[in-house]
Amino acid sequence: MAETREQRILEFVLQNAVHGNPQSVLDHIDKYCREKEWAMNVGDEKGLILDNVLQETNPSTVLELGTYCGYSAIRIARLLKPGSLLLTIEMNPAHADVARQIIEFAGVKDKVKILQNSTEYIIPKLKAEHGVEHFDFVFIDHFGNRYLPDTKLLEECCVLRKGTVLLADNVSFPMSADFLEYVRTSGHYDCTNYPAHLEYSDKPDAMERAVYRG
Ligand SMILES: O=C(CSCCNC(=O)c1cc(-c2ccc(F)cc2)cc(O)c1O)c1ccc(O)c(O)c1
Ligand SMILES: [Mg+2]
Repeated sequence: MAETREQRILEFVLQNAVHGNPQSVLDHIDKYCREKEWAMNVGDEKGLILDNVLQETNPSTVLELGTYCGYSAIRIARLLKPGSLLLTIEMNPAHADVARQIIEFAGVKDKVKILQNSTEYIIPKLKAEHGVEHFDFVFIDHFGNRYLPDTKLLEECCVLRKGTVLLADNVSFPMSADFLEYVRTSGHYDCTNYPAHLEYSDKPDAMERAVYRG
């Protein structure tokens, strides 16, 4: 039996999902995490909210904060038009390694670049070292206490433009309360809340869309 939960998810995908089929990979991760071991993927219910907000935005450049096993990276990449790019930041090297393998198995690795370090280290380097001008879409799904400082860092590093869509997971948790307060009251964002449930459970959760006004 593989040592970590993330390695067991990878093993289940490699042994059961259809190679090169992103939806099959997503379905098998959801099946494993619903039936065998819970894990902090955005999941199928909130994943549909992510799909809808992403398709309304139709982005070419996407940033994700918090890769974990690559579930939302695959969810995003499968909907991106040709020539688009998703940069996803993951602090945990073991998670990044599992994500790299699952993303490759799903057949979307050409649209995804995993940056393995902390967000506070990478965000200031996005323009100079990763050729970023601006992001059209940012999916925020890392530690809740980093949501607000990293949103302000994205503003300070000028990688947001008028109309950039931020979508944050898990905004029902107290850890992201300062982020919600800021995007809803600073005057720099137009916000929409999407009530949902914590992945693979009936506990309440929510996502927040915050469109940058510049
Ligand atoms: O990737 C990370 C951190 S790991 C993923 C964070 N996500 C969570 O913690 C998370 C947690 C839960 C959850 C856990 C236990 C419960 F009882 C209930 C809920 C649910 C979620 O949907 C989550 O997304 C990262 C990357 C770069 C950085 O710079 C950095 O600071 C961090
Ligand atoms: Mg989450």
